[in-house]
Order: sequence, then C-alpha cells, then structure tokens
Amino acid sequence: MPRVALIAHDDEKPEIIDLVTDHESLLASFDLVATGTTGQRIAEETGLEIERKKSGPVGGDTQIGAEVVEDRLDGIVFLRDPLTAQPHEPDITALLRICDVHDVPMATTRTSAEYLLDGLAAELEETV
Ligand SMILES: O=C(CO)COP(=O)(O)O
Repeated sequence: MPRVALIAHDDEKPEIIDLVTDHESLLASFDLVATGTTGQRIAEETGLEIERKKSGPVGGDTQIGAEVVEDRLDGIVFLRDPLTAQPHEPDITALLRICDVHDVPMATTRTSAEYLLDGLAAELEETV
C-alpha cells in the first residue's frame, strides 16, 4: 500500500481538504501521514485515518523528512504558501532537499498533486 504524506501551510489548508475530499476513496486505500494541524483538519473533515506527526513549525516537516531517509514514503503532497514567510523555512528547505536526494516525488501545487495521486493510483492498480 503506498504511504503518502500530506502537508499544507495554513493558507493552503482549505485546498488540501478539498483535494483530499475529492480523492477520499483512493486515499482510503493509502497509508497516510501528515504534519500535526494538517492531519487534525483532515481527520476532522473526512473519514480518513491518518497518522499525525508534530506540527510543522515544531518539527513535523523534519519528522516527515526522516521517513524519506528511511525509505518509508512513496510520495508527498506539500501545499506550500508561496506568499508568506515561514519561521521554519530551514526545515521546509531540508525536506525539499531530502526528497531530491532520495527521488521521492513531492507535489507542491493542486495540479501537481492530482498528477502525483493519479500516478500512485496507477502503480497500485498494476500491483493488484
Ligand atoms: O508548517 C507546516 C509545513 O511546513 C504544516 O504544519 P501543520 O500541518 O502543523 O500546520
């Protein structure tokens, strides 16, 4: 089962809820993990089960990065707010970098997230 991380900055939380709701039946067949507040919102607003790490600003992005290093993740949807500076920018940069190092696909916009989820769904179909 693909393991996917879901992360969104505050401005993008409505967008990730909309994305997840649109793909709820597909995501129900995935193993999901999220940063703290994103995971809380997804759990509250959908019927999906989701593991929650710490909130991004206090280390959640770093915890997701550790999963990348340990080869536990098949993809990450990270809807970033491109217009607001984040106090934990170094953690965000580190997560992007470690995804590049390990060639773990990360989608940072709604459209690229749709492609990523479609790609993982196609892989899942090939294995059944
Ligand atoms: O800050 C984040 C990603 O950098 C997201 O963290 P939360 O999901 O806890 O809001």
